Amino acid sequence: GKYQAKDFATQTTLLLFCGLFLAQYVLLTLYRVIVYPHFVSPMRYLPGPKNNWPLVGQFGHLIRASSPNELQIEWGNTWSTAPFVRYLSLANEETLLINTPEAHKEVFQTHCYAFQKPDVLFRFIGEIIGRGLLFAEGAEHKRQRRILYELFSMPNLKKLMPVFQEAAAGLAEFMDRELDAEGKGVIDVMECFSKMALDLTGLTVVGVELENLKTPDPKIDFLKCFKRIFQPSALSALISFINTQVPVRRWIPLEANYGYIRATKEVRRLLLECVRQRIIDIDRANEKNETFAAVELPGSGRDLLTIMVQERWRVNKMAGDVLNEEDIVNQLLTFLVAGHETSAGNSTWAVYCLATHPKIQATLRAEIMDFLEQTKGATQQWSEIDKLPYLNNFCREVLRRYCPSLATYREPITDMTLCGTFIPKGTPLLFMPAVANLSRATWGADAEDVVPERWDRLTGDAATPYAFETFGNGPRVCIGRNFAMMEFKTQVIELVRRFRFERSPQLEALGGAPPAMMNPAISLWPRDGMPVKVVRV
Ligand code: HEM
Repeated sequence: GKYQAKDFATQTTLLLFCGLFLAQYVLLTLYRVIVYPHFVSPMRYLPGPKNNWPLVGQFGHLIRASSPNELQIEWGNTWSTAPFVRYLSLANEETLLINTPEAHKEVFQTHCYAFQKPDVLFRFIGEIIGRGLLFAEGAEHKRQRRILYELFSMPNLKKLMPVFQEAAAGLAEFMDRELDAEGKGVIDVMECFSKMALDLTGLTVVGVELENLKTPDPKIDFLKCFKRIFQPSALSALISFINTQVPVRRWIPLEANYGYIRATKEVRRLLLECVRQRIIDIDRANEKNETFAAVELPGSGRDLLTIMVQERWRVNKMAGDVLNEEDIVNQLLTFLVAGHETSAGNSTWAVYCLATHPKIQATLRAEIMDFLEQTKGATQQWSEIDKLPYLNNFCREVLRRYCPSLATYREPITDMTLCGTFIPKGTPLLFMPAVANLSRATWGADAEDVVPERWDRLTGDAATPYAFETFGNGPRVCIGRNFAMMEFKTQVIELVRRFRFERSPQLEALGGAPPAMMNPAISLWPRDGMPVKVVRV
């Protein structure tokens, strides 16, 4: 009887404890989700949309919008003088949209290192690509940036020019094969460019065709694994999303999840093998003082990996700071991921702009044909291509109007006041390049039109670096921007030289309105592909 009474007391205490714990959790959650954002938060008076859904704020509107940045662009224009626009997200989390050029300057330039990327982002792709440049923070970021600065210098990038040109020719060839006997056809250029992008990026980043990165097991190859990760099944995508909110990846016993984990391991392992072999080859060449051609490097040594390993060797000899093999794999994965989606997006939107703006296409073709006539027989140098004024205007205008990268986040590591706005530590700040790029206050009433000539007469805010945010700004500005511009311009030259682009019946039916966009999405993609009429010239 004595023991029973004791048991009963223990059980009651336990139940009471659990009950109180639960009650406290519920109360705290209610406070955080309902009371704090509406009645307590110092940010509650900031301008922003108020038509919230219960508990999920703007989330419902955002995923039902016709494009993944439509509402944010609208908010930016509605509250055009507000440095930050406040909105409520899932669980009513207060989020600030970085809005004016001045706010972009404060966050990305002046106070760059007072911000970090939220864990949510890391759990989304950082788990796969590791803490390379994209996910390094603070002193580690400065260190990596210092080491990689040289890699993306103009002299190094110029070594890649022949590869960009071969890749652009390959792309045009691929498109050409889709045309009928008369050299015409309606082609989904989005599909065409997406198919090629990873292969082409692989050539410039690793120097090998990624489809050749295979294992002894014929079922496993790099491309299959990479696609499994970046073009996931619906279930796999759902798990990735849940994992950003609650880190459950390791605990989900589903094949979709195991397959994903296996694929990420394989991708890293194959790249690591590739890095080790390249180090052996280059060390051998360097010790014997041989050229790379003599040791037969894949891609004749014209790729970022070779340059990075060469740099590592050189720095190593000087007993300086070096990237180890694991670091190099992280960087390669970062470059592959950052490079291939954006690159396919760029050419898709460029062709769309050309097909829907015949005058722009004619002006651009005239400039390009004239240039090719002048340089006939010789290889075209980057220094000359980069000087073509209309090509430069056109490419920047496409990147402004249809910026392929959609969004990323920052969180302040301490409480701070920016542009007169108090921002508590840990508040998520949303960075959407399109909000700056398409701001009517900055670019004028025709901000959403494609007008390459506007780049010849920039005034006011449009003349500041913070008007064009496609590549970000400040110490974390895209390190691949010159690489991307080289690749983009080379592709535009090749495509315009070989084809004329016209509206397909599907584009005709839109009557000039931009196509519906994929939403939700990680990059800016048309929802129903991009069918364009292509004619060989
Ligand atoms: C048009 C194509 C591209 C666009 C629009 C683009 C856009 C961006 C943006 C907006 C950022 C800043 C992100 C932030 O501040 O959080 C960024 C960073 C970065 N990009 Fe790109 N990118 C492009 C191509 C590339 C390419 C081709 C590479 C590599 C070969 C690359 C590598 C990187 C890396 C490593 C970072 C991180 C830099 C850092 O945090 O220090 N990007 N990119």
